[in-house]
Amino acid sequence: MLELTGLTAGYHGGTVLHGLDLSVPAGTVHAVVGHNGAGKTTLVHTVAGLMRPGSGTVRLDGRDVTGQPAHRTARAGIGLVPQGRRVFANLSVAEHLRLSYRPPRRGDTTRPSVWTPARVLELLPRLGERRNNRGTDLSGGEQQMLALARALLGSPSVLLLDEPTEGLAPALVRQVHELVTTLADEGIAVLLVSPSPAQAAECAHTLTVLTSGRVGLRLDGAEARTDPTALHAALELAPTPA
Ligand SMILES: Nc1ncnc2c1ncn2[C@@H]1O[C@H](COP(=O)(O)OP(=O)(O)OP(=O)(O)O)[C@@H](O)[C@H]1O
Repeated sequence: MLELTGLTAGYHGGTVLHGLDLSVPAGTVHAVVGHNGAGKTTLVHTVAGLMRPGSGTVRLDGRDVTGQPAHRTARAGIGLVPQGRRVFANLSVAEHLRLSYRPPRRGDTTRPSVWTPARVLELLPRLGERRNNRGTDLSGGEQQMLALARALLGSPSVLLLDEPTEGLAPALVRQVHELVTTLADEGIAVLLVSPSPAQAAECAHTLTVLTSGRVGLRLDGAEARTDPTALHAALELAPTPA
């Protein structure tokens, strides 16, 4: 369970997140949508420990991890799939997997499941076929799978996915959402940042519309799927033609 309370963050004295409350129970997907500049990446970076919050708390299964640096939050069980994937150009898929593998400490029973490179390749067989290819030789979809694989190899309790479907073809977008659902079914708490409310609603249990760093709207995923009117209104989108 990821719990954010009163989270405030920003840059150079300016505030981007204004006292955000948000929770992601284990085994669920909480999607955060919002326009460019709403603060979605700032939120992810603050939770992952890449930025320090001005105030508020970040709790992982009840443990306070607020303001801890990224290597500590990763060790505590927060996995990050960053926007833009950030795979290493000159490392092969196999090298990425080997270097990213961080089994939980002995006796740590908090993780929903333990991910080894072999298990990750069962979930993402395409990476096995490309195991000797370098980062730059991979397609966008393959790079996205590799970024996800790297995060899974820390056996996370929480996964932060920052626009994982950016630039992917519709069939791959569906595949990413199916993977997200599979991972939540495993017991992982997934925070999914998406620029597309329709895509996010496909797999989210809960949706938050972030509006200038505040909760503009929060609604149930099933509600958003059956009647997206409120979601569209919060994002000031034109209704989709019937
Ligand atoms: N490194 C930075 N230094 C200063 N301001 C920043 C920095 N990164 C982001 N900002 C500003 O913070 C605000 C929120 O940006 P953020 O990247 O969190 O938004 P976002 O919702 O993720 O948008 P996008 O969909 O474009 O990625 C924007 O006004 C942005 O210009």
